[in-house]
Amino acid sequence: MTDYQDDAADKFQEECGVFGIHGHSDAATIVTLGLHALQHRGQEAAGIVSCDQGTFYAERHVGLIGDTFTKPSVIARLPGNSAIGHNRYATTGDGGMRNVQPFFADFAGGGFALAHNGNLTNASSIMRDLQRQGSIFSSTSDTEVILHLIAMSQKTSLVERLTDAVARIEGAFSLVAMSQRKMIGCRDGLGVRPLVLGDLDGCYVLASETCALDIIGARYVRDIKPGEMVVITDKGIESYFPFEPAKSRFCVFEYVYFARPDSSVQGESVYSVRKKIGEELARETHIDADIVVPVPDSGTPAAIGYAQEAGLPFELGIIRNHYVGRTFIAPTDNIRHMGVKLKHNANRKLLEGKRVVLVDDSIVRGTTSQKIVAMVRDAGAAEVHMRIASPPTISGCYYGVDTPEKQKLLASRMSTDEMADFIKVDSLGFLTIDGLYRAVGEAQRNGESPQFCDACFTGEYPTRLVDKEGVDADPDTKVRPFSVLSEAG
Ligand SMILES: O=P(O)(O)OC[C@H]1O[C@H](OP(=O)(O)OP(=O)(O)O)[C@H](O)[C@@H]1O
Ligand SMILES: NC(=O)CC[C@H](N)C(=O)O
Ligand code: SF4
Ligand SMILES: [Mg+2]
Repeated sequence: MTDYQDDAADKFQEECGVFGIHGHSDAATIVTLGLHALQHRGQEAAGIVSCDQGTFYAERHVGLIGDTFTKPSVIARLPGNSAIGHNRYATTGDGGMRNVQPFFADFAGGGFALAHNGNLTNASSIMRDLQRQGSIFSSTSDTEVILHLIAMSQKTSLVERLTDAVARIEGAFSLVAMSQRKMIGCRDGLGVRPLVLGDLDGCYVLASETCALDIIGARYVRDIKPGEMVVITDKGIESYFPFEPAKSRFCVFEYVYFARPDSSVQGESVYSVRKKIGEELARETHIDADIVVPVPDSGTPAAIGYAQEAGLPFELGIIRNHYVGRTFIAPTDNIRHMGVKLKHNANRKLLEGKRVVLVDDSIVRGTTSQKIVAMVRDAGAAEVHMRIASPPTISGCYYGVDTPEKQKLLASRMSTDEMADFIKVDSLGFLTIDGLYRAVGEAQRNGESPQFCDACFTGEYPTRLVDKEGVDADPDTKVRPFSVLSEAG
């Protein structure tokens, strides 16, 4: 891990993106484009598996999709009319090559490729059980347990075997899978992670977000429903519901931060939800000020909503350098300690003498806010008021988002006033949980049966956390899957 990544590892990191197309002559190229549109969901590694007349071809590489898959020679090694792909941000297992997806297995009934967005909460427990029965795992990823469970199923058809497998796993999973003749999409019963169905020239497409349909000009058909499995063949699409009916608990943080603003989730434009979040925030945390300034890019839509509701000018008081990626390697310690200045810079002339409302989507460790506030003050702002477009983040995520340990979350160990002192602002305000629910179209949070997963704000997890708690498992399973083999990234 580089120094810069070390710094980034303390934040909420993206998750993963999945994409697939069935029956198109340019399948691998289309998957490359889809994964490019989903690059914000994972930058550690990318992979594509294609299928050509029963033979599978795989390319998996560490890095961005554009680092490898834009080369014609790579696409030429991925022939066939169907292909699936994955952008990874690891949440279980290390970042080494053995964990890069899609995974592939040769079952008795034929080849099978699998791409997973989400994180299983009982994978270590299942892995340990299977190892005791003789299974040999070739990765440390939670996703691999799904392949073993399919292999061990006593059922005959692939769909039934996959149904057996997903019945055993808990947590969050949006899956895109492919066999010789089928492409399969499946969401966990709570629908924690997104998955949408599209159509390109009569070919079905599965993707994490609608922005990946837009890039190839595909038509949005619908969201895959929580607990739904769709099976796509040359004959069309069939839908199954293999789980017990459960109420949807979609990740509310997808609206706050993860999803791209030009995507729609469950029919709602992410951009318009973020603007509504900003409007709620302005109503809940009003302060007299001269300008509203977003912390780009993630704070921008909420800042627009805030400014419009507050009747204040929206100004770009902080400029972002788009060429600083997560793989930026700071050459010396001195440079590294400049931290966020690599990415953001104050627009001095604009900020001088102004009472500034800064809007960001979240505070995780508080390092970004500390540095941004110091920068804005240094540029001559008269007052700095920080407004956060989500409630305080108090708990970690076990559903596919890499979060720092609870003790490192600023809001889990400080009150709002203490946090204001820590980041050195004149005032600090967070959106309330009900304000967030109003922005996503609900009257308020239903405390008995919450409409979304909001565990990072409330600590109320919608599933058991078997691996974490060691529930009905031995103490060994409390730890993440590990290996005695240390593998470089
Ligand atoms: O409190 P902290 O630990 O500093 O983390 C919070 C910040 O991290 C994220 O931004 P990030 O810079 O990671 O990425 P972005 O460019 O997608 O907003 C988030 O949008 C906040 O701005
Ligand atoms: N963030 C994700 O969705 C990651 C998928 C899977 N759990 C992995 O670690 O590779
Ligand atoms: S814990 Fe937070 S980030 Fe994780 S799925 Fe729930 S709402 Fe989303
Ligand atoms: Mg940010």
